[in-house]
Amino acid sequence: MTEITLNNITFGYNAEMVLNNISLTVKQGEFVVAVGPNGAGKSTLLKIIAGLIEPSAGQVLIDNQSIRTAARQGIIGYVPQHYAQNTAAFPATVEEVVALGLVNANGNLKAKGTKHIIKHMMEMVGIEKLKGRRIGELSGGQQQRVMVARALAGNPRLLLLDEPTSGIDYAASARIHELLGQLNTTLGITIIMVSHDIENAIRFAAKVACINRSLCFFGDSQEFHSTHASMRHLWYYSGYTS
Ligand SMILES: Nc1ncnc2c1ncn2[C@@H]1O[C@H](COP(=O)(O)OP(=O)(O)OP(=O)(O)O)[C@@H](O)[C@H]1O
Repeated sequence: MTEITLNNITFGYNAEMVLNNISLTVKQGEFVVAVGPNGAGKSTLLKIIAGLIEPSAGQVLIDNQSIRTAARQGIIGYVPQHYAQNTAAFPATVEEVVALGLVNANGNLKAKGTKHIIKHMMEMVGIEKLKGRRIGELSGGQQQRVMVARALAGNPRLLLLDEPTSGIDYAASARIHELLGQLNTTLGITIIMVSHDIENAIRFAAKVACINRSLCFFGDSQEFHSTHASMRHLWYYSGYTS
């Protein structure tokens, strides 16, 4: 069971207030997509859920435990924004990058049977044929699959992804979203993903958290799609922020 509760999360970088009093609960096995305009605070919120940033006020609870305890237990897999692109020049093979996901917070290998786990994760995301290739030689979509496999290798119960499809084409984005949908249903992993590709995301994510410094909407993705179309239109086609 992995339930994430945000209680009145507030945060600012120096004087700039970025997140204002955000409260929500993500239940075990839910797939939530966080949407909103540029600079709305989505990445910041994801970093707070991952335990990388301390909120100025409020708390994150994972299964009623503090985020620090959850992070120590290694139950969180986090794929940061632009991570694949940033590591592309790293002279490592796909297999080696996935293996990094088995290194725990203390810098030790997390589990026995590592070769088997790495193979299994590569198969799961469909990159086994690429295992000997340098990460920098792959397409953006292939690199993102490697990053998902790396996060999965740590056997997370909660997967956090920050724009995993940024910079890749619509068809590749659709395939990554589909993969995440499959992982969510087959493994029961709770997923929170920031995405600008709402159309693809809501095909697989049952819930939407719409953030614009505060929480504008949290609920069923189809409801968001039908009732908030005009709001989405404003954001994405005129650069509107409130
Ligand atoms: N490390 C930082 N130091 C200072 N300000 C920051 C930092 N990171 C982000 N910000 C600011 O906080 C605000 C929210 O940024 P954040 O990256 O969380 O938004 P976002 O919703 O993820 O945006 P995008 O969709 O463009 O990625 C922005 O105004 C940004 O400039």
